Amino acid sequence: MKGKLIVIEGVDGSGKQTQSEKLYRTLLNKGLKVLKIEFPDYKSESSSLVKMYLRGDFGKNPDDVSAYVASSFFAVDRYASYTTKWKSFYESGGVVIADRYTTANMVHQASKITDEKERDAFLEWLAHLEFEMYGIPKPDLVFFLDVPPEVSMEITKERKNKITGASEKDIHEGDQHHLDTSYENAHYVADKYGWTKISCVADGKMRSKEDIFSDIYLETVDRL
Ligand SMILES: Nc1ncnc2c1ncn2[C@@H]1O[C@H](COP(=O)(O)OP(=O)(O)O)[C@@H](O)[C@H]1O
Ligand SMILES: Cc1cn([C@H]2C[C@H](O)[C@@H](COP(=O)(O)OP(=O)(O)O)O2)c(=O)[nH]c1=O
Repeated sequence: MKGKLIVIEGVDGSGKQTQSEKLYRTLLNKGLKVLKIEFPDYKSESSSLVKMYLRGDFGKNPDDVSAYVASSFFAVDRYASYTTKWKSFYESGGVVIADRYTTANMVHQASKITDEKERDAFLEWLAHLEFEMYGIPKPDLVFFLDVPPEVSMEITKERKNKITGASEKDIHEGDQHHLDTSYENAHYVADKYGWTKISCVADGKMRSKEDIFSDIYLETVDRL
């Protein structure tokens, strides 16, 4: 019996970790068989190439590495996580909550491609790579946490680098052009693939964590 896969997606600092943890705790308290996963899987060796990419070993600008090449690093990391950590849980009917997924490649890598036809071709290639070739499951429900870059940047300003623990930013976070185009492209893919958009900002300010979560929870209950 196939399980359910719920993905929380959004640009850097949009509240994915906060909201995926809340959803996990709430469903656990309701007695559901639930597991939380996150990507990149920084604690696993499978994220080695992702770490090299994000710290700039292949080029200091996100555009130095093509959407195709960079996506393949993240896809391998997901394959390793799926196969070794949650395949059997999912296949026995569990509910899996993912903080980022293939959807992050759709947001952050597709944003490197400006021509719409070429971007669509990339998105098709990506779906084939991750869902067919690597055989990881397709999400049942994707939430896009809509936080414009000017607000998310305020949130991430003081944040430590997740890989090194130091204050330098990864090559995505440190690149204003990448942050802007990723946000714009996130709306494009969210509309194209029917993701559920959650407006996290009202009157220029973040809504409260609880307020945002109530939208996510209502939609989840409706769709589970
Ligand atoms: N609705 C909110 N209002 C204010 N601060 C928030 C909100 N949601 C998350 N945060 C804070 O913003 C920071 C980034 O949140 P996080 O959940 O780690 O985002 P992400 O996983 O998308 O990078 C954290 O310090 C978190 O506590
Ligand atoms: C999981 C994943 C992340 N990314 C990008 C998104 C982020 O800019 C960067 C690092 O991810 P992450 O550490 O989740 O960033 P944050 O916590 O700041 O939201 O990698 C991809 O391009 N593809 C992927 O499949």
